[in-house]
Amino acid sequence: MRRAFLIAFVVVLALLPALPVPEFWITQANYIGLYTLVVIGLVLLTGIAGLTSFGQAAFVGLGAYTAAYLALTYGMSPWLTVWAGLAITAVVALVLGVVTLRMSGHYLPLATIAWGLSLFYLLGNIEGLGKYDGLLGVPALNFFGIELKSGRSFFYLLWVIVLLAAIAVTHLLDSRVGRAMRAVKGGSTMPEAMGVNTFAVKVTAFLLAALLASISGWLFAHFQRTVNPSPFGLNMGIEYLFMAVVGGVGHVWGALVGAGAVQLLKDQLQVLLPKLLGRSGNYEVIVFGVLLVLVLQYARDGIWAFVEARLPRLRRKVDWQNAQPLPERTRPPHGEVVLDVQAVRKVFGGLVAVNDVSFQVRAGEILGLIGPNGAGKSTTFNLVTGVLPASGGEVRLQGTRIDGQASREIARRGVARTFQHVKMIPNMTVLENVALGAHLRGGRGVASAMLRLDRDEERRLMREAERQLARIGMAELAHEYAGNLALGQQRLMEIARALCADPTLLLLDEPAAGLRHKEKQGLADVLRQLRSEGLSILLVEHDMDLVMGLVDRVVVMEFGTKLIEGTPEVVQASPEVRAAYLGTEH
Ligand SMILES: Nc1ncnc2c1ncn2[C@@H]1O[C@H](COP(=O)(O)OP(=O)(O)OP(=O)(O)O)[C@@H](O)[C@H]1O
Repeated sequence: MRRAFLIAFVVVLALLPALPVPEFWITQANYIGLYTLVVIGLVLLTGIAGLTSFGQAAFVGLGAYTAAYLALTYGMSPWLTVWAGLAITAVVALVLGVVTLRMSGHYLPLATIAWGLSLFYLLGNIEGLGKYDGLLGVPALNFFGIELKSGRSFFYLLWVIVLLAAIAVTHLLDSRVGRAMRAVKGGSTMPEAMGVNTFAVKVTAFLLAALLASISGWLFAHFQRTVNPSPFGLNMGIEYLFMAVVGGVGHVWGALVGAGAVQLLKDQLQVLLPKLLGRSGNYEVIVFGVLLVLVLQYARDGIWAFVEARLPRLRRKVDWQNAQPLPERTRPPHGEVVLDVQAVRKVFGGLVAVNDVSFQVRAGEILGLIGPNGAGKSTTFNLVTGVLPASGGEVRLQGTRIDGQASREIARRGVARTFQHVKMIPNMTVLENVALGAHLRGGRGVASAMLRLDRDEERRLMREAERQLARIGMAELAHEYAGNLALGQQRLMEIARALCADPTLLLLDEPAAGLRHKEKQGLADVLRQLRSEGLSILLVEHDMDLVMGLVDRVVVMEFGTKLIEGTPEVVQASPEVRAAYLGTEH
């Protein structure tokens, strides 16, 4: 049905200029195409990677002005100026991205407004670019001898580019890099723990969005045959974002719907409102403002989400049964020290959350880390995994110091983890969430994903994800959306995701919380099995029955310090532990 929709849409598009449709509608369709290209970039940037930009119009301007200036001044062919525009946009986007993408919260959108405005005024004040009058007389595109002078002839080139961009971005989203991009939206801790360089992923999304805008600008210059700063100002930047939100900022096809809906509405309002109000002016902007608030309040996922909910669900085709298994790490010999934590310390202001704690985890061993709430267990976890920098002490993994290293570097060395509060991508399937864990076991990038040259590797990643899901007894939930799972199942999914990294050391933060009795038993069996395969596990858990029946040794923490370390029997018999921990818990 989805395919039928797409084919029908392409057929209608292909026939439109040949039909006796008035020129006005062809022009409208062309504007919709030009806007869609920019909004597809915004879907990637804002909907997928969670980075809001009001400044996309500036990149359209860069593409348009480069094309116009080079054609008018040097008589350069448009087929060369498009590359020049892309190169200039790439340099500007990289500089802006590196400077602004480290900002979080509201600072990033504010920064995009700032450079959106700056570029607008810059374009409007450069003598050589015709100041606010712009550049006139841009030549029409010439495609293998055919002059694309009319709206109808321009239409085909434009829409082929739009469809190719939509397909390429759809492919990208269904890939290793695409999953990393989706993961970045929920904060950097989880993707970094999977080995994702979140900053590089954000810069990539930013760059791709800017390049799409630049192509739109190049087309725009040759369509309008004139450029001036006004279509590239902040107003238009906001309008692009509005189109993305109305269409459905998380969906590639939402870009098309949003651009179409807003352009058609704008056109109607521009006729209707001056008639109603009896005076001329850009009143549609006010209506857009009100609509934006309403959409954000009542239909945050936009029109496409509404359509999507009524379409049959797209189920991933299982094509990986015969894929080659991924290579595995060589495991350290049984009993070798894998993790060596020496006098590690963490101070938050005046609070010593972890006070010179030392312990070791050996290959093929499960070490339990227990203690009352606030004892410092999660902080210790975050020190080992590089989420927090230690205030003192040393952490070594197989002899190499890892304290002070980035989380993803520690992940690369073979440390995988789960989180006390589940961190996942709710609108992605369980299988795809789990495959994110194998990020470092693949290497295909943006270009191969867009061109679908990554399918071999993708099948191997999916096969591994399915294998790890089966291992924890969740194979039948592979195609369910992760957000639909019960909390206990989400925790198990996190374990499968961590296992997908083929770790040497697995850190589990309260994996049994929210699990039913039978699920806990299943979990214990899986952990025993992993131990027998030579994996080392550090387990923070409040369920004493589970801990005592499973682990080889226990470290008990209280008020940030290590109270005692020993076998479950020794720990259970300790009066100190009873007083400090078990006494308060039971
Ligand atoms: N980012 C932070 N800033 C300030 N204080 C913090 C921070 N993170 C943890 N703490 C404090 O450090 C202490 C240890 O917290 P931690 O979360 O490590 O304990 P825990 O043993 O994991 O507890 P729980 O079992 O409740 O998860 C607590 O007093 C907590 O309030």
